[in-house]
Amino acid sequence: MTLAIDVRGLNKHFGDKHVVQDLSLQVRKGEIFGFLGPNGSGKTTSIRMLCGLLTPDSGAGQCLGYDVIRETAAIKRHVGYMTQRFSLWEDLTIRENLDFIARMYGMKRRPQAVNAVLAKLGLEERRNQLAGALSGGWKQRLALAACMMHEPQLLLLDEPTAGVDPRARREFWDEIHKLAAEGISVLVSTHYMDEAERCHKLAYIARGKLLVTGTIKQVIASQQLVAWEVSGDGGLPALAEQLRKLPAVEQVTAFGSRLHVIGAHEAELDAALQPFQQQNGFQWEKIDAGLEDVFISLMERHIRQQEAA
Ligand SMILES: Nc1ncnc2c1ncn2[C@@H]1O[C@H](COP(=O)(O)OP(=O)(O)OP(=O)(O)O)[C@@H](O)[C@H]1O
Repeated sequence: MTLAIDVRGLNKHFGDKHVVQDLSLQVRKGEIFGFLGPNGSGKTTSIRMLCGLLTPDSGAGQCLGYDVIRETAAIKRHVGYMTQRFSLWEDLTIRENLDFIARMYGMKRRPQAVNAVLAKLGLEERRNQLAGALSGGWKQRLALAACMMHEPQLLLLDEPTAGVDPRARREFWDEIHKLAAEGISVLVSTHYMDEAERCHKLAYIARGKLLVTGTIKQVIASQQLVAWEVSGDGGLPALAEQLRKLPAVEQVTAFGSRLHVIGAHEAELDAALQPFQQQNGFQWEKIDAGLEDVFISLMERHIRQQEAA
């Protein structure tokens, strides 16, 4: 089995709302697969269908070789799911939290399982600290430990680092990479671009529709965006306002004393920008479009297409 997740045409409605539309997704064993998209685009719903907590209205496929419709109990036994708003018992220590979870799941050889996961996630030294007294990063690590006690081969992590500081997020991701190197597959949703860049592959979903999948290079190349960077000491806000009015310009974003100007068609964009490039006081440089530019462009194009339909 080389695919940890292999689903095709999954659909889910809530009432008359088509929340996930024809989702097809393949995640290889040992791969870290990033799942991105705006709020409410259907990421959590997709994850819940993959781990057997929600039944798709239609579609088929397998998770760890088990059928996503008929073998949900087996999927739950082999998948670790970290929910967006995980809960810990704040007045229990790290070790007590893990032991409590092991009891809830009726695990055999509980002390061994708790000790193993404490060691695996570097929590041994802190095992007697109260969960409520931990920083956001350590709480996140404890939540990861909790969903790994039954030694899952696939982790489904729903925004595991939301609200955690950059250093703790980086350490959390070091941990994810270690697990992937051991053969554990990871599907992780995130809104952070630095995290997206740490994935082997990405998928971007908007309004329930998967718009692109692939490696970062493939995703960026797929949109063929053209990007210019403008820098200058003054006048950038006024320039940005003028540039936004140009039909050839899709996005204008300020980064300190620089603007990124993005378009879809190189010749059109270059021609439209030429008069502005004659003005004094600004330096223009062609740059590569980034992942965030691509995602924003994908989402805006999708919304325009839907509104035109
Ligand atoms: N149980 C439910 N009943 C009705 N509507 C729901 C239910 N769960 C989710 N939805 C709706 O489905 C849509 C997709 O929600 P979902 O939580 O899957 O998105 P998401 O991409 O995970 O968002 P976020 O990034 O904010 O977590 C939203 O419009 C949400 O309000």
